[in-house]
Amino acid sequence: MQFILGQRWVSHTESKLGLGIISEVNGRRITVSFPAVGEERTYAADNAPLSRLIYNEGEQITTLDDLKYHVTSAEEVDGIYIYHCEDEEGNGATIEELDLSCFVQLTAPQHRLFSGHFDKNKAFTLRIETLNHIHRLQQSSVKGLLGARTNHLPHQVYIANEVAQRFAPRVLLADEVGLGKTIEAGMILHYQIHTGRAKRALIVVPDSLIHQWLVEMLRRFNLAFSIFDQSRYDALTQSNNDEGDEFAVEADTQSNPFETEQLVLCSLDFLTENPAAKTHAVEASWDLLTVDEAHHLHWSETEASIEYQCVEQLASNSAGLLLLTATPEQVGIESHFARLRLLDPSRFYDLERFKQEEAGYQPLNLLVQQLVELQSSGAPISPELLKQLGEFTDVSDAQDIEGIIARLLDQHGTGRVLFRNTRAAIKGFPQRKLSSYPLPVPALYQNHTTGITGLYPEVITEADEWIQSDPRVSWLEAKLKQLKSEKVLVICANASTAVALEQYLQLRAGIRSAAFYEGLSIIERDRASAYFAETEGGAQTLICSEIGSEGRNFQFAHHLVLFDLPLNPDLLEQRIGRLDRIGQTETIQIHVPYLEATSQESLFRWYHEGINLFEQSCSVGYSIYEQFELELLEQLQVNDGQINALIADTAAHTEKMRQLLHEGRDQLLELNSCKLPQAEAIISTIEEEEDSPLLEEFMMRLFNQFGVDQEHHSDHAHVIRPSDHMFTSHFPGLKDDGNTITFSREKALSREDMEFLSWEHPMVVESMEMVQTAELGNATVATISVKGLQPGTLLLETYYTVNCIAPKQLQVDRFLPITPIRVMSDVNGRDLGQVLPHERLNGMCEKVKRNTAQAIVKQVRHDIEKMLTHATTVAEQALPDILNKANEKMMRSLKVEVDRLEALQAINPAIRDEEISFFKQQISASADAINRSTVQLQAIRVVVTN
Ligand SMILES: Nc1ncnc2c1ncn2[C@@H]1O[C@H](COP(=O)(O)OP(=O)(O)OP(=O)(O)O)[C@@H](O)[C@H]1O
Repeated sequence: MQFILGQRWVSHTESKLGLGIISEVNGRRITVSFPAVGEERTYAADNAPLSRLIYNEGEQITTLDDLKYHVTSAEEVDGIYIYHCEDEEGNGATIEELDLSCFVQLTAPQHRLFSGHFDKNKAFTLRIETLNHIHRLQQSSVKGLLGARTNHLPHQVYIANEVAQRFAPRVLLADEVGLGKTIEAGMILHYQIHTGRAKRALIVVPDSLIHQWLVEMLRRFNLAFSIFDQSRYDALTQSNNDEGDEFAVEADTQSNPFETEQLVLCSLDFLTENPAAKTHAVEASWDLLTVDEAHHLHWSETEASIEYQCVEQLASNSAGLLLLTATPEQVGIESHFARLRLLDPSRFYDLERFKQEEAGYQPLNLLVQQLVELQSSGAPISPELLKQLGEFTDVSDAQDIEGIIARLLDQHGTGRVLFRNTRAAIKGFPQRKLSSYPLPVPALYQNHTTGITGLYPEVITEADEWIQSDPRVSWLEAKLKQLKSEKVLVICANASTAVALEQYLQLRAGIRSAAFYEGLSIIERDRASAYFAETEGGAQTLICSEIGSEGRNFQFAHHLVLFDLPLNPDLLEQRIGRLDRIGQTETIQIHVPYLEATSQESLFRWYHEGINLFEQSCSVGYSIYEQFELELLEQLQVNDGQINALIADTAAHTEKMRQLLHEGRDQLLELNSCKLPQAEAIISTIEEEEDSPLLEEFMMRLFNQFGVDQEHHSDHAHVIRPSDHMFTSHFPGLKDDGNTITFSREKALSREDMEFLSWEHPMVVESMEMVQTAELGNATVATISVKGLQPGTLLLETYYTVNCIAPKQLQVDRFLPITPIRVMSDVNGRDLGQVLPHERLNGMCEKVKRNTAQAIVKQVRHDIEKMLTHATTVAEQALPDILNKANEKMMRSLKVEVDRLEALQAINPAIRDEEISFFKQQISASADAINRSTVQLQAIRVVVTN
């Protein structure tokens, strides 16, 4: 293929892009702009899924100004076509291909039919089957939720379904540690990208989690993110500079490395340490920004951390935002409020007001509970309750209890933006068992037994010395030897402690170990944790500094040693969460060695007896800590054994807080974070779709049709390979050396090497698009024998789809699916749709030799043209009804957003009018696009009786 600027090409894989223009040819890469949808694509020149659009004599073309002409002749000048044309009045015109409309009809079955390019009947039926599947899937209630290589867990599926359907969702995913926030974010990303709601996504995570995120997104959701780090950024900026020396400076400022990829993964440190990269990342603007471990974003009324400021800038230039943290209040209510403000500045605009609201959740919860009960009993709301509710929200429709609950949660709780599931609500998690080991203080530490120093005395001591005399070291060595066949995760607060410990265990005690700390590069850290994960010959223990306490998956281990304790309950929860997470199969053994009669013992007792934090997770650990911080620090400092009173106070306060939370905020959150019956209904629909044999059968037919070789592997699993009789040079996702695929999620969960093919796997999606967009099966001829019909009777079966070309961000297909319209008639325009349904006709059709078929078509061309005109009229008659329904659906969906913002604006003047008018514009732009839709002929089958 030779690409020249200004040529017009059509995408095989993305039919909705319209007619593209080659806008850049750069060595082995070409860029095509698609003005109809305002998008651009860059392809490798030798493998671009594109077809050149060239018109022949007699064909109709449409110009940019929507003028129509017939081509009288065409010539190619320097690789660009020039069409000599006439309009209906016979006026001549010369039109360059650059002036062609971007909204052209791209497939022309009738052209192929009349020029003798037929397909076999099988290809025709495959085409119709494909159209029907696309239509069915566009309307599926579980669209976007299929195809994740995960177990179906109700709390995750519920959140994904709830959040992903929103336009540009902005939420805080705050499930307790290890309940699968990464998976929830992946499900939301998959949904948004699959449905076209998002195209550009940026994920920002701590350095140590880059690899884990990369793997989870690819392995579970087929989302291939590109890692951006300093070296990649430098290479991209450098290559910009190298492109044409004289423009070097200009190129550097003009082209943005973050715009070279759609799905980008990078670390927060990389952005905060490199202002130029941060500016580029912000300017690149994203449809969906995801920030993991968002508790690092500190903010107070007087000071915002550099991390907060960075995410604030990114968030203000991103349509959607997912913030993830298991410990939303880790650094206090101010930061929690500030993160909510990032999500919805109009809803969270005043800290004081937010604090008051938090305090008032109890009465609100009582009201919501009453409504929930009424909802299940079916009883109406009493006038008295209605009056109370009226003080909180609009209750004009007292029948709509669900609507009232939703409004209460939206307008008064953090419900709409904050999702938090707890172990208590989910159940099925293993137990945590604590073992503590009081040890004598060595002489070396005699002067370091109190305060913070007493917690980490080794830090101020030479490694050689403390390793020798700290009894925790010999205890650890003995414990590891005792647990010889078990994996043991060890966490300590400081990197220097981790390094010294690991060296000792490895070199002196002969224990297979690895260290994981901030001084290692990302690759070294990944290598260390992979070594720990290996079942045979891997490390028995991984010694982590505090960075290992975040985000990582170590649930294959069942023993956790807390070599010291952090001075923050949320950090302690994070540490335990490495093992206490989905996938943990056994009771978690938590081992805590401490030095007797030192601040270590006091802190251990305070956590254990005051908050019971080792054996039970506690969502308000940090606020309890804040409450007792000064007293606790004092006790640690004096360390005179008088901590009992503080422990008793803490325990009483913890109990009260747990109770309050249970009655107030947590219940509201839980109510909002997982509605079990809905989640179960969604899961059962997903599983019905997965259990159906339709996909496997369909894909097998598709592989056959395209010449992809298949070999049975095992139940619902196959090996597919390119063959030397391939129908196209490019079959989506097919590797040169083949792929092992399975249609069973169960199998895919246990077999990493297999690709899990679902209706939403890129191979399936793109090959269906390829069928829809390309010509395959769009024209065929067949014969049938029907009693009562004269031999030689001509019948025509046509399929039309509704063609709506609109910018992708409007996502019009959620309201207006392609809607195949079948018209089956004879020469007299008699409707035979009922008498000869498609499936029945398929069974009756017999092959016709190509020569015979060409002769038939030539002979009856005039009749076919007449029948086609009639069929188009019939299809067009069906259109207004379809468009009306689409408009109604669109109005219903977008109007809810307008109403919600208007209701919020009534109590919150910070909501800007522009926010409301944004949705109003969406309504009018969508209506315009819907009303401009036309019917598009997709396939013709000429049938002759014999
Ligand atoms: N639905 C699922 N099916 C299979 N595995 C899952 C599922 N959900 C989560 N997991 C696994 O459970 C572990 C915890 O999930 P994830 O990392 O998403 O939790 P998290 O809430 O982000 O944790 P943290 O709070 O530590 O950041 C991971 O190993 C993940 O792969």
